[in-house]
Amino acid sequence: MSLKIAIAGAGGRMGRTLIETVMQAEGCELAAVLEHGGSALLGSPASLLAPGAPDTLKVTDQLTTALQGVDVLIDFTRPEGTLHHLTVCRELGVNMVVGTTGFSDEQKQLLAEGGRDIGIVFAPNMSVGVNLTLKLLEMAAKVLDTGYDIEIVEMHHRHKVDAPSGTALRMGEVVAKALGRDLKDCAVYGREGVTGERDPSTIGFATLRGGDVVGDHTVVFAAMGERVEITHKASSRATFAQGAVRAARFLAEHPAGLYDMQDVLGF
Ligand SMILES: NC(=O)C1=CN([C@@H]2O[C@H](COP(=O)(O)OP(=O)(O)OC[C@H]3O[C@@H](n4cnc5c(N)ncnc54)[C@H](OP(=O)(O)O)[C@@H]3O)[C@@H](O)[C@H]2O)C=CC1
Ligand SMILES: O=C(O)C1=N[C@H](C(=O)O)C[C@H](O)C1
Repeated sequence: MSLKIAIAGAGGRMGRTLIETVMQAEGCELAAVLEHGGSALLGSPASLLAPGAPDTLKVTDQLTTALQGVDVLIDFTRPEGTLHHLTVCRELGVNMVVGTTGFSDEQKQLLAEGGRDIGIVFAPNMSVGVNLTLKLLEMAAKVLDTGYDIEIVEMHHRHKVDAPSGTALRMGEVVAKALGRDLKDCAVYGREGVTGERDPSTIGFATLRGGDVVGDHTVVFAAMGERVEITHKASSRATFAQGAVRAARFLAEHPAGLYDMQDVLGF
């Protein structure tokens, strides 16, 4: 039996890439393509969003109808959209893969509660490379624990609406935890004016936006006399979409709960 997958935010950059990826994925079936109620794409055929997708499948905002019989909803939208989808998925018992970023702590708590009823994979970055990088960062932070200033630099395309990226924040959380710190207490988001000398206990973030950059992240560990830089560069959104489909397959074999990509990849 094929895994029936619905895509939310189907007309977006990730939505279109996900449609292509699901169409090519063995044992997967594109079951629904969703957009919000104000979208100009409502009623359009899926083939308009990605070559090879069926003409018969139309973009819809009718969640309850479209999600009947669906196994998993893959959601790369906006926090408010994801939380609306979560409510319906909990009612219908449809699992979710959530790649959306920019959630507040309260919104993240709602996702965690959703894991009581359905399986949810929630990760700010679904590429294998970034998830490996998170492991490398944990190791680096434990070794470079004294005398190294930590700065996180990320660059994304001009259309990105949240900053710093969800991935940069997760990198900061991983490094802070490895050092026995809480990111909430030590993060510095940008600097301007007479800032004074750098506080060694801080983790700094710098955000660049421009052009069509898919997603670049560098964590710098800078000491007197040397500097270690750990970088990941995504050059195609397919890497995120393939991770999302892997997460969808994972959920089909696991009970309800909140998972992340580290669980999916077995790290
Ligand atoms: N976890 C990961 O691996 C990755 C995560 N992301 C994250 O995924 C999200 C989407 O990125 P991207 O595809 O580039 O963004 P886009 O803006 O291209 O796509 C978002 C889609 O969601 C739709 N949308 C907007 N608001 C709502 C809503 N309230 N309800 C339902 N749908 C809505 C948009 O419609 P409209 O255009 O009409 O507003 C659009 O079709 C971002 O948060 C991004 O950071 C991105 C890449 C990888
Ligand atoms: O908006 C994007 O494009 C991306 N967002 C994610 C993030 O905020 O970390 C992941 C990826 O870097 C692309």
